[in-house]
Amino acid sequence: MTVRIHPSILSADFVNLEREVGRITAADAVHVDVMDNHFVPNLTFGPQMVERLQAVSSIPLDVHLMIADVDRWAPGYAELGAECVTFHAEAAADVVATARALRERGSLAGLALKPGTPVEPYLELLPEFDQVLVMTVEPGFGGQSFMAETMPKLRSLRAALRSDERSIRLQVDGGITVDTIGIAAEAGADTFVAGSSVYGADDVEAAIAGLRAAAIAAHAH
Ligand SMILES: O=C(CO)[C@H](O)[C@H](O)COP(=O)(O)O
Ligand SMILES: [Fe+2]
Repeated sequence: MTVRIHPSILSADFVNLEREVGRITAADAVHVDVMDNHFVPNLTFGPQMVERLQAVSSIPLDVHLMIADVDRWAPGYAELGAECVTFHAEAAADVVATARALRERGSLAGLALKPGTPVEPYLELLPEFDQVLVMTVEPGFGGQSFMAETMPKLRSLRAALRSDERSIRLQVDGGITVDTIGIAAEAGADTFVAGSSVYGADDVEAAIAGLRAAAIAAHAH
């Protein structure tokens, strides 16, 4: 299983985002948290910022939409050139139609689940998605503690993937550190978002390397 590390710029310096994205060249993608102060009680930025990040980033964009009425707004983020656009099941009226709209516009389609949202209704829809994001904190803020009680959802997802679906990324987001990443990796995650544990480190590239090594060790276990 290939390990992917996606640092979250939610924990970066918001007035120097071009420079901050340039610091994570060892990462596989940059995780971009879009919040609307409605679906979550916090506000970040919208499509204009994502368009500029796409223009200045040398690594792909992994956009995490924490916004309401996402059926309407998600396709526009795919048109900006993001590699993957992930939207919340709780915010979507029709998850399949929205996933198809993303793929039609050339991006990967991701489905996110809050900690309290069960995975079972979505297991039969996996072929519609390229990534499933199991939130390991309540969405809205960086720097929260990892919720290990979400791990059974990862195990269910990993067990449900058929051989032709193994390329679907199983992503975790929230509280990922060198101490918790192995728990998520052992449960089946292969794509790891890390905000404060990367941007809070003195040596950002060393933090990415440390996370990657810990996840690879857990997969080998
Ligand atoms: O989606 C998010 C919050 O809703 C962020 O991606 C996540 O919280 C990253 O921050 P940290 O690694 O510090 O928990
Ligand atoms: Fe996120």
